Amino acid sequence: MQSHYLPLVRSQTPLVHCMTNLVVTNFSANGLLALGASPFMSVTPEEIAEIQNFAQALLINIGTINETDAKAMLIAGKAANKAGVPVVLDPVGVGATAFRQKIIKQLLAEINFAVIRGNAAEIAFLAGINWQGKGVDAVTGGDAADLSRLAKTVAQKYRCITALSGEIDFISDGKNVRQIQNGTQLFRKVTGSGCLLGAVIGAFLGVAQPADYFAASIEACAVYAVAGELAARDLSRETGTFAINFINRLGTIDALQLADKARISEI
Ligand SMILES: Nc1ncnc2c1ncn2[C@@H]1O[C@H](COP(=O)(O)OP(=O)(O)OP(=O)(O)O)[C@@H](O)[C@H]1O
Ligand SMILES: Cc1ncsc1CCO
Ligand SMILES: [Mg+2]
Repeated sequence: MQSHYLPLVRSQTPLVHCMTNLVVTNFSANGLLALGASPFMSVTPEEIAEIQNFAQALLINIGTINETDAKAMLIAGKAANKAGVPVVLDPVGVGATAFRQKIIKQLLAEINFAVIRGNAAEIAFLAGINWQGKGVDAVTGGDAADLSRLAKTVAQKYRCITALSGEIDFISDGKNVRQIQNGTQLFRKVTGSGCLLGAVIGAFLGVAQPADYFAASIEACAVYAVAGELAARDLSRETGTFAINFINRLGTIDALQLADKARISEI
């Protein structure tokens, strides 16, 4: 594929305001910095509305959610909508507990999300389908047609782009679906692989026009999965090395590598 948004991320350094979970905050900030974006990690109620005046994107991730953070996320999301800042939702483990379900329902009712990114279990839950999920990790299963339909259903239901990640990523705008057949199994052994992807999608939206959010999301997922594939070369079970290699690859991946490696098709 052609890189269109990756060079813009590197030249414009979009500020991505991440309201994310305690597990992945540092990894996400380092991943954004490596890519060329600018992270701002804050859940502080006193400042989260103000940040929308200068942020290029907002990420809302419910991985370690509590009542206080949920209130702050509602305020930030509404302020972002008002300011025209694109908002990405990562509904981490939404099917796992009643509390998460309550929070997600409120967030989806009061905020317009540009992109919802989740694994198959999370997107299936939002589609209203009972899928195998356990805690915050997806359990694999389902054929490509099923997963593609899930992504499309959620995109239609919430009038947004959906990015369903896994062995194959499915990105939908509610009409079209693209599948990306890149990545590595090692991603599953690094916590926050999905969470950082949500932040990276935010960086790509931050340099795109709203009409191009589908294209920007596809490129974000492709850059991410190809960087992972390159990072995994010559590794089998060295998951710590992979995490470091991956951060390095986010910084060095270029247009040629993307054109050479990305396997993107319509489904
Ligand atoms: N089996 C696999 N083979 C290739 N790539 C994979 C595989 N599983 C996940 N990925 C890639 O890993 C990245 C993260 O997606 P994943 O679905 O693992 O997120 P997640 O389950 O939300 O992770 P987390 O909750 O730990 O942050 C995506 O780029 C995806 O393409
Ligand atoms: C492991 C874990 N637990 C809550 S959030 C999180 C990070 C991956 O989503
Ligand atoms: Mg996740």
